Amino acid sequence: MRNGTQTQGAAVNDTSRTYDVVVIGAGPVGENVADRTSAAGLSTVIVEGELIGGECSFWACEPSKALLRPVLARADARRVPGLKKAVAGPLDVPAVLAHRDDMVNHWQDEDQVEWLNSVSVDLVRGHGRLDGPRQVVVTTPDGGTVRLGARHVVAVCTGTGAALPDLPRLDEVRPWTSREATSADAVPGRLVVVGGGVVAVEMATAWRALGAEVTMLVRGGGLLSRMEPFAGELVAEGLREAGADVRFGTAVASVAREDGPDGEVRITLADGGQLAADEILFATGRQPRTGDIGLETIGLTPGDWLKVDDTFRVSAVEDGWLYAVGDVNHRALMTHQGKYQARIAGAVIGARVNGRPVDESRWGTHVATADSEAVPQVVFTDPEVAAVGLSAREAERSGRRVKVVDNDFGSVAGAIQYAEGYRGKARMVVDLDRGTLVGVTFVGPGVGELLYSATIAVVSEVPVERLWHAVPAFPTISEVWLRLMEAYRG
Ligand SMILES: Cc1cc2nc3c(=O)[nH]c(=O)nc-3n(C[C@H](O)[C@H](O)[C@H](O)COP(=O)(O)OP(=O)(O)OC[C@H]3O[C@@H](n4cnc5c(N)ncnc54)[C@H](O)[C@@H]3O)c2cc1C
Ligand SMILES: NC(=O)c1ccc[n+]([C@@H]2O[C@H](COP(=O)([O-])OP(=O)(O)OC[C@H]3O[C@@H](n4cnc5c(N)ncnc54)[C@H](O)[C@@H]3O)[C@@H](O)[C@H]2O)c1
Repeated sequence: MRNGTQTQGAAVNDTSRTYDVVVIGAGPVGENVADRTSAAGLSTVIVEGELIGGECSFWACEPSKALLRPVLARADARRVPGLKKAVAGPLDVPAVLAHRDDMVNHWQDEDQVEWLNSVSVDLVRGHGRLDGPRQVVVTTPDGGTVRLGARHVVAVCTGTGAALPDLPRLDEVRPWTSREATSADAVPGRLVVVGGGVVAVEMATAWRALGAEVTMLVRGGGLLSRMEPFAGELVAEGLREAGADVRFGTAVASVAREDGPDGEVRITLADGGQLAADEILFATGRQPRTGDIGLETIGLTPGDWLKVDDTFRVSAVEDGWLYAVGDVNHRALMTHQGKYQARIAGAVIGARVNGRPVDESRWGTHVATADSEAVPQVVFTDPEVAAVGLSAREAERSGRRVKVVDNDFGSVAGAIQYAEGYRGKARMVVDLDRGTLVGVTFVGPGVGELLYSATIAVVSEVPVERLWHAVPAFPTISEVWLRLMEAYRG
């Protein structure tokens, strides 16, 4: 796995300093909280133990999408008459990996350090820990200590790490987590992927297309279980067509590299079955990076997710000085949603400290209403999945009276133009009492770019009847909206 070289340039290493706001963790979320509090006129320092830009920039979103873009572009091109022959060959693996390396700036973060300087946020490199209320102690890379006092707020933005199952001697197998799956510099001959969530399906898609024999071991009965069932079904179909072996209802009982560290991985399944691989990726979810941040010094439990109110204050802490933003609060583990939270947290911290009114009304300036009503997500597989809001099951469970409208939109003119034999499925979930959309899902090639239209419809609570007047251009895939509306109106 690639590690980054840390830029030391802008680091401040005084032994003791006081700021209005101390942010722990400079992933996309911490960076944005710090930017906003600094813009609100509050002196702000950010603490980072690895690379400025966090998991997303170096071992998650950016490298994974850099690996997937050539895969999806080739898959699309193979469905376009006149192009098929030109793209029939294998991917240029060294070029794809080099592109990925460029996209993560070769695991260097000097650009982000420059940006922090440009927005007047100080940086302290090292591992930050709370040390009682409003106090953070940083252990710096040289073994020194920097004590940071917060006049007003400490914001914990420490994100998550991979959660591994409790299997005996797992570390001896050197399993891949999302970090290795996004930064590996060689294609394994045989890759076993454990899990059926977003990381599993995206990384299975990428490494299969790059040449690995991929076997997915999924303990449940389908993929992407939090989404509409047809999303996982179509993605499983796509993976199988690409040559992956997707197995459901399968649990791993043990793993070992019996022939030493460079030997193959032998995997024993709960039903006694065996298989061998060169690498095994555990894409089995995330855990909060709160195990070693001093939570015990303020009466909280290390290793817990940090529960917050809708303005990101940690509910269990008195006096409202502790905020938790991004993955670590477990509300919506996605970069765009974390950055939305950061914009809101920065604004509400600024308002509270500067004595300005706080707007906590639904969809108000200082409340992250979208976290519970309209989280958008694109899964970059072939086909893509794009979803926002509630699934039909979630909407029904919430007690709403809903109408579920489905459409197989492979026959809309834009889809036919986009790809020969286009397969796509869409669902919209309508709240019948309010006459508005509460959830939309599209599955099909290229649907990621449709998602913002659905997000606007859900967030704006546009009456569905008004959408009849929102005319999709001909011939685009957006005509799926017309089909959904026709089906809804009957
Ligand atoms: C493989 C993969 C692909 C993904 N793809 C997407 C995608 O396409 N789109 C999307 O929206 N989301 C995606 N995600 C999710 C996305 O990566 C996270 O939601 C996002 O990174 C969360 O940002 P964050 O700032 O909260 O945390 P992180 O990005 O995890 O950043 C936290 C930072 O805090 C630092 N830190 C932690 N503890 C300390 C400490 N004690 N002291 C100092 N520093 C500390 C860490 O070093 C890190 O830099 C993906 C995730 C994975 C695993
Ligand atoms: N494109 C994107 O937006 C994108 C891409 C990747 C990740 N992410 C985000 O990152 C987060 C983490 O993704 P993830 O895929 O790691 O987690 P996940 O929670 O989505 O999926 C975890 C999978 O592992 C399985 N699992 C858990 N424990 C297991 C065990 N012990 N044995 C076998 N299987 C087990 C679960 O059943 C599930 O299928 C998600 O919340 C996702 O939203 C987003």
